Amino acid sequence: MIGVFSFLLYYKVESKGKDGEFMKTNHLNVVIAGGGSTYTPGIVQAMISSRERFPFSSLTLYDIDEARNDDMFEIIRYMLKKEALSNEVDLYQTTDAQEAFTGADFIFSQLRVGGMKMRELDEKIPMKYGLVGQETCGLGGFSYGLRSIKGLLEIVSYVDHYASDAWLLNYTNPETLVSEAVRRAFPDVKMLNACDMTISIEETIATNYGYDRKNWIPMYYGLNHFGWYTSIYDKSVDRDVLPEILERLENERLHVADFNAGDDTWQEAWDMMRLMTKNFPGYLPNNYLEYYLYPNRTVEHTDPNYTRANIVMDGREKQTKEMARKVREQEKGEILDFNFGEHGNYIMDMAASILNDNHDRFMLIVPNKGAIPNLRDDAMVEVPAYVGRTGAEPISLRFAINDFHKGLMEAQNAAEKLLVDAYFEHSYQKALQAFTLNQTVYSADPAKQILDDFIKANGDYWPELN
Ligand SMILES: NC(=O)c1ccc[n+]([C@@H]2O[C@H](COP(=O)([O-])OP(=O)(O)OC[C@H]3O[C@@H](n4cnc5c(N)ncnc54)[C@H](O)[C@@H]3O)[C@@H](O)[C@H]2O)c1
Ligand SMILES: O=P(O)(O)OC[C@H]1O[C@H](O[C@H]2[C@H](O)[C@@H](O)[C@@H](O)O[C@@H]2CO)[C@H](O)[C@@H](O)[C@@H]1O
Ligand SMILES: [Mn+2]
Repeated sequence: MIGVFSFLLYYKVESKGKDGEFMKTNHLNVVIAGGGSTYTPGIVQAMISSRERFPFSSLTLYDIDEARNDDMFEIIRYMLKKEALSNEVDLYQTTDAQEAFTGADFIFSQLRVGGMKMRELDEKIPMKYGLVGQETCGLGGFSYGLRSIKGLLEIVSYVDHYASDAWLLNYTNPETLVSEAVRRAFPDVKMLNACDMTISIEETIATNYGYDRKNWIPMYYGLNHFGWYTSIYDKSVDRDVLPEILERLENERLHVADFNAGDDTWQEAWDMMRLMTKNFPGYLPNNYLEYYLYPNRTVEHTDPNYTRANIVMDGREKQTKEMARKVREQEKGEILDFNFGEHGNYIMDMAASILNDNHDRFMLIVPNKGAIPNLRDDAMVEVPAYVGRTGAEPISLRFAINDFHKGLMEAQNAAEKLLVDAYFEHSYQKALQAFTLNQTVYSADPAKQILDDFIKANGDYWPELN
């Protein structure tokens, strides 16, 4: 009887998808690309809590690093068992793309091409020349970008080949660069590019100042990790609360929310955000703008021998390995040790919004196409978008952005476009132009030295540049 019931349920809930095929809305097959990522447990936790609105019955971890994937497989198997879901969810791990992607309905993508060891070089090489060294911003972000484009395009080609009706939710960084490359190479792929930073900013502000961000309708524009809030309409009081938030930021320190508790890097980021709102009032900036507006301060405050990559390797990465060890050795007591705040929920909210055609609102990275009226149409911008069965419906701002923001964005966007050109055209000259134009760089001299160092450091991770 139960078998017949689930058979009926399975067929009843289908509805038409992209190519006239029926989109499955039950018994979903989910693949996590970059399965060995430290973010996987947080995402699976959110998936488990979302089973009613996102009924998945298989989960495949796909990674090129078998050992990392196997550690994560053990952790996730333990989590499913703890939640009494071992019989409800089939868990797989594989390094074989065909095996992973065939039959997939949703793919969550979180690669870090080159791993933390390469991130460390992204951060340390620019620092040698007195420039910002950061994961996604500045020249470190460009170095990561050229590695990441290659890795992500590979994933998109697998999806295109083995699961062309599946939805790909990507948060592999650096988001603007990888989404620009995908826009060029696979314009029709069913993909959302999203970053959790705006959610984290909102959550941090809301918990500090006593709001519930679920009541908020934020207005925001920019490039990824490079944007500004212009208003935050709060439905519970029916007004824009951004002016009062900005006033509070002037006088009150913003403390890290519990999901970043004890993380001094994030405390410094919030302090820098307050400096930006003081010097450039009227807008709430994305914290990442500190690297472009105050590169000198970043360099002064960063230990060139112990950067964020070292903090993450000694923290989150060790913690994950420790979890895997404890599971394998069947230790008793509390084994799971992670807290990524809204990260996993954000992804699940998006997936559920597609599946159930909710038209919930998210900040997404999309081709501009008039969303920001006075910016080039083919820029990849981050703006609010409604998400449903047919994907993202970005809003149009219906106002022109100011010259300060526009100037910053245009220069950064041109630099990013040039870097993606360099990737596809194998052009050293375009890469050098991109590096020189990057908003954290004051001279073509260090741009060239750093580019040359990065070519050596990245080896085959990068395309050949001639
Ligand atoms: N957009 C956002 O808001 C957001 C938030 C958090 C993390 N991220 C991004 O998520 C990614 C993962 O971060 P992390 O700190 O967990 O990194 P991580 O190094 O812990 O995990 C990444 C995994 O990707 C795997 N991988 C690398 N290249 C691959 C390839 N070509 N194919 C398949 N797997 C591959 C690695 O083996 C590793 O297991 C990064 O790109 C990070 O920047 C984005
Ligand atoms: O330096 P890392 O690897 O710890 O973080 C870099 C990422 O930072 C942002 O993500 C935050 C996220 O916003 C917050 O909710 C919480 O989960 O911490 C994350 C960092 O650990 C950013 O949006 C990502 O793009 C960065 O990769
Ligand atoms: Mn991000």
